[in-house]
Amino acid sequence: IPLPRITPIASQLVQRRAFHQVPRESRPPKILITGGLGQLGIECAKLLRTQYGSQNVILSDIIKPSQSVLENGPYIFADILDFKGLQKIVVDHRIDWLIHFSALLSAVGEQNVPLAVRVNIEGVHNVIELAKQYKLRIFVPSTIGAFGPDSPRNPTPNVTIQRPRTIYGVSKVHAELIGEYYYHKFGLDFRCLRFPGVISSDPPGGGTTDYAVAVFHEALRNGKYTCYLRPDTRLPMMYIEDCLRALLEFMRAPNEQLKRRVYNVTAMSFTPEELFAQLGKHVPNLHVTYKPDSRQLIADAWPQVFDDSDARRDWHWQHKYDLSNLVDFMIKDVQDNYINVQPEQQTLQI
Ligand SMILES: NC(=O)C1=CN([C@@H]2O[C@H](COP(=O)(O)OP(=O)(O)OC[C@H]3O[C@@H](n4cnc5c(N)ncnc54)[C@H](O)[C@@H]3O)[C@@H](O)[C@H]2O)C=CC1
Ligand SMILES: CC(=O)[C@H](N)C(=O)O
Repeated sequence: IPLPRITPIASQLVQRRAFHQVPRESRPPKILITGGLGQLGIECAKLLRTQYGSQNVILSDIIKPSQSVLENGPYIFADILDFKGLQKIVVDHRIDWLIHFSALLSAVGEQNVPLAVRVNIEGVHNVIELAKQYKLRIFVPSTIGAFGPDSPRNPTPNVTIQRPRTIYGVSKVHAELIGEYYYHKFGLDFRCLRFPGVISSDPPGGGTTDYAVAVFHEALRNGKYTCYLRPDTRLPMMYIEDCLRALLEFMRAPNEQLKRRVYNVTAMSFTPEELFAQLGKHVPNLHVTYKPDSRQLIADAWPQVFDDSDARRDWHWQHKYDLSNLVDFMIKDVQDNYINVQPEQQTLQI
């Protein structure tokens, strides 16, 4: 007696079609980036396009792109909550890799918990299921925010207690676990890096580590900054170039090299006063005041020093930027991209 056909028809069709396709290994991957107009997405697309060709990397988001984004390569509208819409994009563009950046970050997540649940949890359900159906390699970033007050903070190992107290953290632990589950259950090629605060000249999306970007803009424009964290709040951080290189190297790492699906990565740890002291060498009259707000409570429960030795051992992760060259590069980035440009291009608001 034949077994009941439990595979959904759509998935059978997908598999049949895949039979006639050129093997993925013989062509560059086609990559979809969701939430691509945030702090990480645009720079990520630029890096991946240098590696795989402009037309092979599609940026997507629900917001209107700038002219320079449109000139850089393909951009499409994609709402992470619209499963069928995502399905159509994956099919029409023959996507192989999905880089899932859509999220509400830690501070804005606390301002709108129901929306954070939808975007960060339902959104992950959609992309994970899609990746399973169409056999995509999927990258979902996690964060230092996936740890909480019960976790060891200095250092925070790869595997330890995770009891975050923000909806952002809870949603990221959920993403890690469901991704690992799909890997074990269905063989999904799920990959996840826990990033520290990422520092670039582009506007951050409303997180707890945003001060480390905002201070460069305020210092270089006005020579002063009011910091919402206490001066001694130590957090792990990373320059964007290191962050995106980690992502690319991890995505390219052969499966056999990976001992786990979720890795801590980091580059440095510093406090606001250490960052401002380094920045003060370039902006001698920098005037800083401190006015801690609700983000202090979030930071107080996060790792201070991140242990990424597993990533360094398994796929040879190495950072390039420390505090001193981070500051040098950030000053140049902010000046080139925001200060020394036409007024209509100066859109940063933090
Ligand atoms: N920036 C950082 O310091 C860190 C970021 N990450 C993770 O990296 C990823 C990207 O972070 P960022 O670029 O900084 O975030 P961001 O907040 O700058 O960008 C997120 C993007 O998601 C989009 N989005 C929101 N709702 C959506 C929806 N319904 N459908 C499609 N897109 C939607 C937004 O329009 C926005 O462009 C996030 O998952 C974040 O958790 C992890 C650790 C550190
Ligand atoms: C570290 C992060 O995940 C992000 N920058 C945030 O502060 O929410």
